[in-house]
Amino acid sequence: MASDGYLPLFETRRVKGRIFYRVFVVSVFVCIFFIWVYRLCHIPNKHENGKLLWVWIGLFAAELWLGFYWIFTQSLRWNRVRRLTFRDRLSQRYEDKLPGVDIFVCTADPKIEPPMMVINTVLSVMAYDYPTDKLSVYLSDDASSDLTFYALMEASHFSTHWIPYCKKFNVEPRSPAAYFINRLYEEMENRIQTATKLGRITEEIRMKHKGFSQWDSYSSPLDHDTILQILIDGRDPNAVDNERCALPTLVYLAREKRPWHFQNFKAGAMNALIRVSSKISNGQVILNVDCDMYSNNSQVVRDALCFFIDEEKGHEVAFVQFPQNFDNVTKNELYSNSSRIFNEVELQGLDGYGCPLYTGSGCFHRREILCGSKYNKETKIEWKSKKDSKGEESLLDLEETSKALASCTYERNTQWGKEMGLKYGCPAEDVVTGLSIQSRGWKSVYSKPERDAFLGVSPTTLLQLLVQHKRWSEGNFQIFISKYCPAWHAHGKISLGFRLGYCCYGLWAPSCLATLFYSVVPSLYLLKGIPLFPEITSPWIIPFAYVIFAKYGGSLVEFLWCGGTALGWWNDQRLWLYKRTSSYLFAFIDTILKTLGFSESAFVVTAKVADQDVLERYEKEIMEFGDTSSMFTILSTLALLNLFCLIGAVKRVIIDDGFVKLYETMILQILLCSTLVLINWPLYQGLFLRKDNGKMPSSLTAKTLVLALVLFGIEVT
Ligand SMILES: O=c1ccn([C@@H]2O[C@H](COP(=O)(O)OP(=O)(O)O[C@H]3O[C@H](CO)[C@@H](O)[C@H](O)[C@H]3O)[C@@H](O)[C@H]2O)c(=O)[nH]1
Ligand SMILES: [Mn+2]
Repeated sequence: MASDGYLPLFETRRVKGRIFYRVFVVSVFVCIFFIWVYRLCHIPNKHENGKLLWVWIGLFAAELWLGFYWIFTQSLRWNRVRRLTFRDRLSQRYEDKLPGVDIFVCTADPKIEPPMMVINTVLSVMAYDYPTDKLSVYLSDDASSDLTFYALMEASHFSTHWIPYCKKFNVEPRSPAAYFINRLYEEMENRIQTATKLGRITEEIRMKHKGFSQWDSYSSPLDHDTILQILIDGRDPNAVDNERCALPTLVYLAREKRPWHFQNFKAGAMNALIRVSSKISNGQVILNVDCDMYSNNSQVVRDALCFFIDEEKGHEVAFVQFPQNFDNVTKNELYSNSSRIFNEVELQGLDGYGCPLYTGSGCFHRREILCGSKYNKETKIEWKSKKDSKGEESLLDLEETSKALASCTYERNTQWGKEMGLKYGCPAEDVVTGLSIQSRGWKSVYSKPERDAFLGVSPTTLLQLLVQHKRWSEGNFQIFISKYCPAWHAHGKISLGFRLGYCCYGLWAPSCLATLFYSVVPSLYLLKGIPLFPEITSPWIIPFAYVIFAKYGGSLVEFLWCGGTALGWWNDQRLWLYKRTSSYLFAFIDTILKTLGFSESAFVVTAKVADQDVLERYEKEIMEFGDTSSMFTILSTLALLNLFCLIGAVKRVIIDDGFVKLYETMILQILLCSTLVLINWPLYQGLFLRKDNGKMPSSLTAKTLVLALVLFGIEVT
């Protein structure tokens, strides 16, 4: 409580156990330092073995890199905080002055983002516990699909039953599919599914809504006029639910698309939404959710407002990010796809510096700031509970004037995509936009309520996950080498801890090099019988042993602490390796090509549906391959190379050296190589042992066998 008796709307608490943790960190760092010293003190003689000298230099570089990386990861843990909100105080003081909130839902492809899923998300946010006359929901459809439009039209009718029902019985979650299935819902689902299966809208449905006529002049998803339809007009006194309460405004938007116009993916869609909504409802607060991320907690809008409206600190908060949770993660997180550590630890660490990242879905923004305003201590925010009613236009006029705001040419010679709205040109449009807001002096907040705020669909195949991480690591590396990188940008405005912490994400892509080196070279030298690490009797083994033990022990404890399973942790380690040796490698190469002007980065939308047999394997936690992607070629070749090295080493033990000698001189290489083989077990199964459709295609197996044998042959001879 502040001294003048003022009760804040939120509170910030430090996470406990920091002293113990900091001592631990320092002890590990001392040992990392000794590892570097070991490398420098044992440089091999150039004249005896020139190649070994290069290997030594490579190892030193990799260990320097990994050591620094470790420091970056720790700065994300150094200063963690938790936030607590007081919604009751918010209602007591501000219930009749609450600002308008505009919610943007984005979709891009009705095949991999089915209309049924999209409208469940829409319905869940329409039913937030918030005055409905201040709530407006916008669906941006980058596929401009009349099927999605039809589903939204059905949803607008269904909402007249659903919203009062939710409020009366205090339903949670408010996605009808996730909550329960009732007759009305089933009927609506049947109608939508029938249309979706048919793949087009029948004449009978077409007659039901004039909005469909906008598809008359339509030629393809990439070439059409703006399609905009206000399905529920919040200003209309007749727009009420079946209990005669006002309904939230509901708008469908497919921005104009032309083959000659680059559409800027989700950032482009968001900016069109910002403009269109400013005309229609102009809520001071904007929430964006992806079409799969339904609201799982109806109080979240109020939580976010506690941060924005707080009289003491609210004026500096630009955005409030909620965690992205998923309702399709299996018990042991086969693809490490729950973002557990990011949500439970790292974002809290960033929050400690006042700078959690903007990570897209589940983030509330103040409109003004998203549109480019600079921070100024003096300015007080004026929260407006009503839109300034500048002359009430008729619905038709309003639709027409709003349409113009979503045209391709609107942004020409403007600051949109640069100083205004979401930034263009980066596959991580969210992160770069957030960083630029922070560099203008604003703060952000990470809010993680007890009950998960949003639940979405995370990738259900290995390839999808690797492609998603390629996009993220590429985006973050582009940011790292741009002027938005916090490591060198905005001096004086952001803290050192955040600068270091951000490097963790910014340097994902180039960290492929150190990992590749470490997962190949020591194994090959094991095969050759040349030690690269201290012997077991040497005191230099101690720092290595301590770092390995502390790093992996520490991360296991952290993972279990955050509610994961031991097997989940093991899977997480595997994915750590796979991402670094495939996604990050490709992201690294593509970023360099892009910088040199050879390629453009794209946005590959993650599929939210999968075939039945793929899903069955996913639920049984069997890894899905079934594709000839070059990402898999690299992973398999690395796995086979390590297997050959281990077999070679075993042969050497049996035929000549004997176990004791090898064990004494090369314990760490044995450990590293056998761990790599162990962790790659699902790959060997996929390559040689499995028969189902999810195994590696035989052509890929053959190709990687040849590749691995050639590489192996070159080294042996
Ligand atoms: O041209 C496009 C491409 C995508 N999207 C939408 O963008 C959202 C995110 O796409 P998805 O394939 O689900 O990507 P994810 O990797 O799951 O998304 C994370 O990462 C993105 C940035 O890489 C952020 O934009 C997201 O908010 C964040 O949840 C989805 O709703 C899409 O419909 C569009 O609207 N237009
Ligand atoms: Mn997604």
